[in-house]
Amino acid sequence: MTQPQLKLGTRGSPLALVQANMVRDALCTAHGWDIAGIEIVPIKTTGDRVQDVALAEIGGKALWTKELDRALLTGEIDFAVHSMKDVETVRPVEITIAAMLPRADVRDRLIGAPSIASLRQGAVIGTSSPRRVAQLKRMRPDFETVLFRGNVDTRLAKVAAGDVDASMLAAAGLDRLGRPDVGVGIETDVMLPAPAQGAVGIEARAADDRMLGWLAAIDHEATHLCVLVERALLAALVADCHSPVAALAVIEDDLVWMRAELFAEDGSAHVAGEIRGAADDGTLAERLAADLLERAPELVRRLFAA
Ligand SMILES: NCc1[nH]cc(CCC(=O)O)c1CC(=O)O
Repeated sequence: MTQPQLKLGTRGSPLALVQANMVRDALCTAHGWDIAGIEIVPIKTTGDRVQDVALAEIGGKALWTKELDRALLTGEIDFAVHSMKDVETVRPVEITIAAMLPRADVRDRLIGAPSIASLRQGAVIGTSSPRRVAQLKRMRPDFETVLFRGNVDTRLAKVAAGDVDASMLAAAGLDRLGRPDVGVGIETDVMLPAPAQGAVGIEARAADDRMLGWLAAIDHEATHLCVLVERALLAALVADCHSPVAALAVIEDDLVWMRAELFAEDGSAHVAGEIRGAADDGTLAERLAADLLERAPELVRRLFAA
C-alpha cells in the first residue's frame, strides 16, 4: 500500500510538539511509513492565548481543544494529539478518542526543594492548579500559593530567580521535554495526580474508519482503560481539569484499582476513597463517585458552586 498523506493537529507549545512527534514516530514505526507522510500542524488554542488569567477563572469550556476540534471537523487535519489531562470529559459526538500512548510517570514533581517537609514556614509555591494548591495546603496550611503560568522554562526560571520557594509540575511533561533531572517526584500516596495525568491521547473523526484503524495499532490498552475510568469519575463528579480532584487508576492483578480524592480549594477539607473491580465493570467510576459524594456532601456543594 502506498503511504497516506496525513495531517496531525497539535498545540504549538514545546511539550505539545514533542508529544506530536511521539505520535508520528509511533504511527510510522507501527505501519512502516516514512515520517514525511505525516505533517504536524500546530494550532493555537484559547488556552495558549490567555496567559495572565487563572485558567479556572476564564470559565470557558474546551480551552485546549476547541480549535483542534474545529480543524478535525472541517478536515483541515486528520487526527489530533492532546495531553489527556486537558481534554474535557464531554466531547463532540463526531470526535473519538482513538488511541493513547503508553502512560508516562504519573507523579507530580516538586521543584526548588528536596521535599515538601523541608520547605520553610510560610513558603510560597507557584502553581495554577487548584488541585495542587489544595493538596499542598492540606499538608502544609502555612504555605502561600501564587498563580504560576507559562511554559516549563519560564516556570523553572522563576523558581531559580527566587520569585517563589518552589513549584510543582507533572513529571511526564518534564521528562518529555528532556528534563528528567528537574525536581523530585512526589509519590502518589503523598500527592495523587490529576485524572489522566501523564497520558497522551489521539483523537480522530468518529466516522473516519481508515484513520481509526491506523490509530488502533498504536493504542496502549491499559493506559486507555485506566484513563477512561479516571475521566468517567471526573464526569460523574461533574468536575473538570480545574477542579480540586485527584484520581489514579492502575491495573493490578488484572483488576482496575482506582484511588480518588476531593478537596476544598484551601485544603481545609478532603475526602479520599478507592475501588477495585474487573476491567469490564463499567460501574467503577460511578460507584466511587457516589461513595465520595455521600461521604462529603459539603465538599460536593463547593465543587458544584465553583
Ligand atoms: N495542565 C497543563 C498540563 N497538561 C499536561 C501537562 C503535563 C503532561 C501530562 O500530564 O501528560 C501539563 C503541565 C503540568 O501539569 O505540569
